Amino acid sequence: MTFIMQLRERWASSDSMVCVGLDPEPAKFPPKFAGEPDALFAFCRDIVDATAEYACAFKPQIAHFAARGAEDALERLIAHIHATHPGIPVILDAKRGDIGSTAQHYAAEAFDRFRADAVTANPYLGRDSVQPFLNRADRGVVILCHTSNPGAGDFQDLDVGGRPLYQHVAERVARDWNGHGNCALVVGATWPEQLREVRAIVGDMPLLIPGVGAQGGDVAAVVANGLAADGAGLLVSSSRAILYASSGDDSADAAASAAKSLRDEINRHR
Ligand SMILES: O=c1ccn([C@@H]2O[C@H](COP(=O)(O)O)[C@@H](O)[C@H]2O)c(=O)[nH]1
Repeated sequence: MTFIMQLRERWASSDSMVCVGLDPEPAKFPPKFAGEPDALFAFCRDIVDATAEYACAFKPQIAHFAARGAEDALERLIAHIHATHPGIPVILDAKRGDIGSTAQHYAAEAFDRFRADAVTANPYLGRDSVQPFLNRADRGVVILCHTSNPGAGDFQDLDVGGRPLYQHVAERVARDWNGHGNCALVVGATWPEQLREVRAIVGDMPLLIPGVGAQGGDVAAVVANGLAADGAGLLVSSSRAILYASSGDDSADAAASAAKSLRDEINRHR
């Protein structure tokens, strides 16, 4: 089954468009993980198991593991998700982008080493830099379009031939790069107007929406501007607001409550 098919099934079976972000920061872990040598894996595993019911996808962010030399924990975490929660797709947030000969190794890293169902990619180097990911028809390629950060517009809003650059990205991905039907786009919740423009360009293409929760994006505006015509189409991603909903040893329960609240809030506006 392809990433997009898996995602569509999961949207329906979970009645959720919440993507649980996995950004482990040991300084924020609850006391019970102090001195635990495998804390990164154990913390994330507990969050995954507690929130799976409310998740349409999980999104581990690679830097949070790699910075600590914990790629093996990331590998085991993704294996745990596949084994324990089959049917929930894993999006590796790595924002890869390089010349083709290097990009093919990034594709192998994401899909063969880590066994992610999809990976985030940066379109700045052009199509050949993304091609090794696009070639994997069963896996998803989630391409940065309009990111959530305050400086997103520095380049992404630049006028290029009468339209902002991010709209060219949306158009190019939807019309030219999506031959295998395995593309999705990243649009920040913090930019609702741009989200509306992107949705109008790309039809029902899935959109990964970071920026609710800790970054302050408005859930109602996300749903109003980003929902696809089929009533789905969104992966509303939240990391810190779910992971660190409590700093105590009840953090997994608190994460489940936060994920459930986000799911319910999204669904209220659908
Ligand atoms: O435009 C983007 C693209 C990716 N991200 C990533 O999403 C999460 C957001 O974390 P929160 O704690 O929910 O703010 C993080 O992993 C980013 O690297 C993004 O924020 N914006």
